Amino acid sequence: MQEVALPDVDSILISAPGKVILFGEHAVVYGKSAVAASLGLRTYAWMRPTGDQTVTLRLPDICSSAIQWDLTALSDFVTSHNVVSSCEPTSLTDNKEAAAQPLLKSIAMVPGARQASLAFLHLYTSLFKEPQGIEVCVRSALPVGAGLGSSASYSVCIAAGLLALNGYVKMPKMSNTAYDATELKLVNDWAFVSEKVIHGNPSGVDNAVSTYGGAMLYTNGKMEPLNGFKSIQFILTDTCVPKNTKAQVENVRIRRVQFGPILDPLMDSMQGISNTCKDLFGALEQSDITLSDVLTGMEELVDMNHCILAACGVSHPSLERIRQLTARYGLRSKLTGAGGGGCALTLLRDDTGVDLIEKVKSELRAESFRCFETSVGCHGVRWASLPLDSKDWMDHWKHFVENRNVDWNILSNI
Ligand SMILES: Nc1ncnc2c1ncn2[C@@H]1O[C@H](COP(=O)(O)OP(=O)(O)O)[C@@H](O)[C@H]1O
Ligand SMILES: C[C@@](O)(CCOP(=O)(O)O)CC(=O)O
Ligand SMILES: [Mg+2]
Repeated sequence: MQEVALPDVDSILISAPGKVILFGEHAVVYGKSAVAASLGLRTYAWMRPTGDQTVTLRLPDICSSAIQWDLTALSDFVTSHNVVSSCEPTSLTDNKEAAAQPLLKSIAMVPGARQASLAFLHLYTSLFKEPQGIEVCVRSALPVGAGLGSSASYSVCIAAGLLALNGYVKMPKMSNTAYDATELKLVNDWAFVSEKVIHGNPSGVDNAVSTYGGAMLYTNGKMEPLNGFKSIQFILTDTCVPKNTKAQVENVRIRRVQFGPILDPLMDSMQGISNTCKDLFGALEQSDITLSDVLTGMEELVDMNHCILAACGVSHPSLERIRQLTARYGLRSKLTGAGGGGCALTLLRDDTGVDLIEKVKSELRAESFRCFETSVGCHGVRWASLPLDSKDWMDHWKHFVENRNVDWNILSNI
């Protein structure tokens, strides 16, 4: 096999944020607008060329043993499927997916691992000119499959790392994290390709937020910054009921086929909600209204958006329970992300006291829900090569992989 030199790097660390959708999930799949922002909770990936004959993928969040392929099997796969390596984003075809089945046998029974490794394999075989031995480990501070965009942040991490390993995007050192617009677009486009493998028919909002960070109104690939978002505070609560975005998106598709004249106006209504939200933020920026006015408007939008999503068939008794429980304290909640389980967001008012917030959270926890403390509007994807003498970094990384929620300042810089 012809040897192709990889960039002279020891290893690369990549990170990408999760997201919260305030309004417009599912409708955004049909070209309507969604209001979304990045979260302080991130996914991290570490990659290194090994020079040996194996590709090793470690996904400790979802799979306890490492997934491994030898280069001969990967070369046969690449050759038999005429895969031409290029940085031009290309979707996984049905033929290539079928041909990949033997490579996925060992993890077929692990929920989520099949899609995650298929997405990785597709990007790896598309971007590497010749299969090369590499080792990859992905670990997330986000709950996986809970509506906070873990699949998008996973996709952004593997896209950025594999592009960087192949020299398609520059590899900054830790201290310099400036990426140009072309590089970010390439990462976002490949992350979308990966999201398609995981979700089937994603809108692109999650990978866009994870790539670019901040808060935005997202419509069919168009991103408009929404500065007002950062002044909104909420509680994020995981019902801990597992959900699968692909299945929820498919359920809405089927319902839309069955009840088009009913579902289409619901999608239009969600567009109206996102438009109204944008107008409220706009008026706030012009100082035409106060934050309190914005929140009064938002409370109604949260309620209406949730009920429309419920009519689309993507609520769950546990999400309704969170709405009920928080309503007792005058707070409004809605599902966020794909629904059917996963997370709810509860809007807080500017005058909601700390004591009340703590009381609500402790009631939620008493019902075995999990509440997250995090910030919104954080930076998007970052990648950088680690110093060659990276023993310290490796120690930190291993610690993070083992302890997941460890508060590690060095990691938070990337
Ligand atoms: N940290 C991770 N490691 C491996 N795979 C991941 C990770 N995070 C997400 N995924 C992939 O994404 C899937 C969850 O995606 P999805 O159903 O869209 O939920 P979410 O709301 O978290 O994006 C997982 O089953 C897995 O295939
Ligand atoms: C339901 C949807 O609007 C968001 C899904 O987000 P998540 O995978 O549940 O985090 C789908 C999409 O926009 O691709
Ligand atoms: Mg997802």
